[in-house]
Amino acid sequence: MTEQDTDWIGLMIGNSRLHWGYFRGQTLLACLDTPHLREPPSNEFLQQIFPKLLTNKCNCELVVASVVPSQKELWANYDNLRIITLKDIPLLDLYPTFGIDRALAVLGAGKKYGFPCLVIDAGTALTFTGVDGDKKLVGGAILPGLKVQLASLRERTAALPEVSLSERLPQMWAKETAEGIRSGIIYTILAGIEKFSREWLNLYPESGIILTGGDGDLIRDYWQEKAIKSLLVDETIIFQGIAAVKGISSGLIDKGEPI
Ligand SMILES: Nc1ncnc2c1ncn2[C@@H]1O[C@H](COP(=O)(O)OP(=O)(O)O)[C@@H](O)[C@H]1O
Ligand SMILES: CC(C)(COP(=O)(O)O)[C@@H](O)C(=O)NCCC(=O)O
Ligand SMILES: [K+]
Repeated sequence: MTEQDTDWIGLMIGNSRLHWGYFRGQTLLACLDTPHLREPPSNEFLQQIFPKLLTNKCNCELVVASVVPSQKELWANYDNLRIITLKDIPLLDLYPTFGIDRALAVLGAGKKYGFPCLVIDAGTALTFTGVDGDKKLVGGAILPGLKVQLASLRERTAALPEVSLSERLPQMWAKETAEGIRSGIIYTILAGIEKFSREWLNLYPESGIILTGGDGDLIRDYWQEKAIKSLLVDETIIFQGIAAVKGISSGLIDKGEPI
């Protein structure tokens, strides 16, 4: 069996969830999200994640990237493990504490849509990550994600309740507490996305802007309701990034070659 048709699993450990991708060679066959683990996984665990694809008990390679050290450590005894670190990422000017999820997402987005590239990841945190046409990190920004913003108001105030988000845009000028919270959080996030996108396009007019992360679809729907130019949502860019790193290490992709 060649590298091109070997099955393997990519795992991105985020702060809220585990993001799984099942690959054959460089092709992503399936992806899904699960909660964090509470204990080290059993031998059958991976089969339970991909029961249709992983039919026999095989120790297929697990390629892991993580921004949560305690969750990564639970995999220490898996015998066919590869950990991706910033050293594996073929992008320039990364700083030492840069999040590996941001690096992989922008690598994957650039591989799929071209560089320069701006990624907006609406996950636990909401991040902006921009890379130029020479694959140099231009920089980015980090703010609390939708759920974290909602939770922090409830946790740090006496009177504000737990609020869930509706599928439709809230009233901007709310006359009710829950709607006021929804309005404040959603409209400032949309304004932030608009501002960062505009600034980015001033620098790189031809760049793609890719939205990803657990709240990506929701934000795209709000965005469309405001009738602003469409935002491209892609939940698979993180896996395109993992596949690029794996392809380089197995010689399928040359590190100097355009990815
Ligand atoms: N089933 C779910 N479980 C947890 N979060 C979810 C779920 N579906 C959507 N979300 C949203 O996803 C966001 C987290 O995004 P995600 O990309 O999973 O985070 P991370 O990559 O940081 O683990 C939360 O703000 C939450 O609103
Ligand atoms: C910013 C993040 C917390 C985002 O994590 P996520 O919301 O995707 O779970 C993560 O990328 C991280 O820990 N970054 C390190 C700091 C940095 O990127 O500058
Ligand atoms: K993420």
